[in-house]
Amino acid sequence: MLKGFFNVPSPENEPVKSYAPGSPERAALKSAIEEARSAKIDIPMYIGGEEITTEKKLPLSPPHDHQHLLGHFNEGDAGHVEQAIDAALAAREGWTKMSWEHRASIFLKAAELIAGPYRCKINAATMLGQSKNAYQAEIDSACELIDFLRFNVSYMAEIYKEQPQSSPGVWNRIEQRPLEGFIFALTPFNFTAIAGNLPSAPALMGNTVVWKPAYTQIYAANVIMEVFKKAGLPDGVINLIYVDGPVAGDIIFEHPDFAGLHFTGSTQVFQQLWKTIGENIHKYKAYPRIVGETGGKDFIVAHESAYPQEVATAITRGAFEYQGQKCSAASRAYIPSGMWDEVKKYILNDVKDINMGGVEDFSNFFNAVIDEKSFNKIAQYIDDAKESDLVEILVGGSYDKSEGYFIQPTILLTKDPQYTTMCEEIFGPVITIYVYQEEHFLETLELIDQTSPYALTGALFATDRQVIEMATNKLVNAAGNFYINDKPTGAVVGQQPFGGARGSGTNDKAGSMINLLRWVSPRTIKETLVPPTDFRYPFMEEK
Ligand SMILES: NC(=O)c1ccc[n+]([C@@H]2O[C@H](COP(=O)([O-])OP(=O)(O)OC[C@H]3O[C@@H](n4cnc5c(N)ncnc54)[C@H](O)[C@@H]3O)[C@@H](O)[C@H]2O)c1
Ligand SMILES: N[C@@H](CCC=O)C(=O)O
Repeated sequence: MLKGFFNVPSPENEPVKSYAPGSPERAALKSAIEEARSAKIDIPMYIGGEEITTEKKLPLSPPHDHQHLLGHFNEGDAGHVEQAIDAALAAREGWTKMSWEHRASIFLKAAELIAGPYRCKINAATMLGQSKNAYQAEIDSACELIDFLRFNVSYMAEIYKEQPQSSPGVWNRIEQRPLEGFIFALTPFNFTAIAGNLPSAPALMGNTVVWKPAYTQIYAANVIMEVFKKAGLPDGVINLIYVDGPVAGDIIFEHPDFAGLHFTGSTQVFQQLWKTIGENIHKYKAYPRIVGETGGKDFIVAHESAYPQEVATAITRGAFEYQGQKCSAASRAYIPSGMWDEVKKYILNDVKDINMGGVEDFSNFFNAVIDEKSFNKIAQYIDDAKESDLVEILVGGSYDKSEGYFIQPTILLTKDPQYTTMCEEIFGPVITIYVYQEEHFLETLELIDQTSPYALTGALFATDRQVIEMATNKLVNAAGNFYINDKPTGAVVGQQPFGGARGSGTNDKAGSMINLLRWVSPRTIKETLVPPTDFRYPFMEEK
């Protein structure tokens, strides 16, 4: 039991290591990659205290080298979903009773383990399993995950500190209860940090969790679980299962103790899940919390007062880092006619210097897309563009899946601002550019606002302050994360709380107090110190 008002360590963003030639971290990472490539691991599910293996062993391979076997994971079935729910419910009582500082300590320790002894292992797993280069893995699986863990502990303490006023003779208190039931964390392939945050944020607030990652992220998810266990997370608090999404959903969304969904993934899947939850609403003990961060059609708009080279660099980085597979990736750009020739010169120059290949070769900026399904979908958008009179392929446009799922960084130029690739999320290295007449800047802002159902990220490039003010106001609902003279990707925990609105999600800002508040149900306690003993009001006269 708590015997003091404890202050938690003040969080700071984890410094990004450079992995520059000759650095010790580069040598350590290279040897972790080598070790992981040859280990051939057999990855179990984790339910309660058990490591579960099954007859169904599915292969894991690097997307950039799909013939190489990293190992297998053990796929589960409906029975494992039931077991994971039972384990989460069984662990609930012990976990909710544990004092918050001990919960905090476990996740602070997890952060330290990732910052130190597990850094290379989790980065190597992310690089190989999700085809991220060393820098992209470092900012994700090391730094962002560490930041989520440390900052969330500090936000939790702030939430607990927030207490109501008390009038004389009364003591009012607010107690932040975990939700009554279990949480379902459903995580995407593209960020190891998100995979770690979605189960750990509700767990930190005292909940127990069933966690199902994307199959294409299991290789690094296994390292996250290893870290949580090593940090002392009690059995059953987070249960990690590898089950087909709909199989898990069919059981979880029917369960009376289902208390919340923490989802990141595509808009289409989220809407389907919300609908199912809505249809089952009468079956639950309480209204489940639904938190979902989903797709984007993120924009860059340049005003004629912007610097062309800054715009070009934002396009190259924003569209092509991690092969455009960030929900925040720039995938449509609006460039004023007077600036286009110069911007074009710079981006063509940039793209020709982008090396593509495996993550093991540190000269590659660009690696493979996640899997064959994604490869085929992106290739189809490119093929359609090749057939269309409305689009010109400015650069890229070729692809090859013989060794890995490689798609060249591709820039499309369209004369139709409503062309498909200006509106739909592609989730790959394809950006479409529309050149507008520079006197039509205002109309272009309206176009940007109305072109897609999403509102995740967007970037404005301008130097004219009045224009910056006007455009920031005009685009108020077009993006949950709005950047001025910066690319629309790379939000940092504690600095740019992340999430979008409209079709892009519930905007509960991952890695913020707003998000953590969704995983508690406050109870107000009023204690009267000396209760009244007479029901009559003081103004009443005796009869
Ligand atoms: N807004 C954000 O913060 C953010 C961050 C990262 C990714 N994303 C989005 O995620 C998407 C890419 O990730 P993805 O391809 O892994 O997403 P996805 O929607 O295909 O999958 C997300 C998770 O849902 C599961 N799933 C899929 N169908 C399901 C079903 N019918 N029932 C239950 N579970 C199901 C998947 O197995 C996975 O674990 C993109 O749309 C991207 O924009 C958004
Ligand atoms: N938070 C990340 C995006 C996460 C989605 O994929 C960024 O800001 O680039």
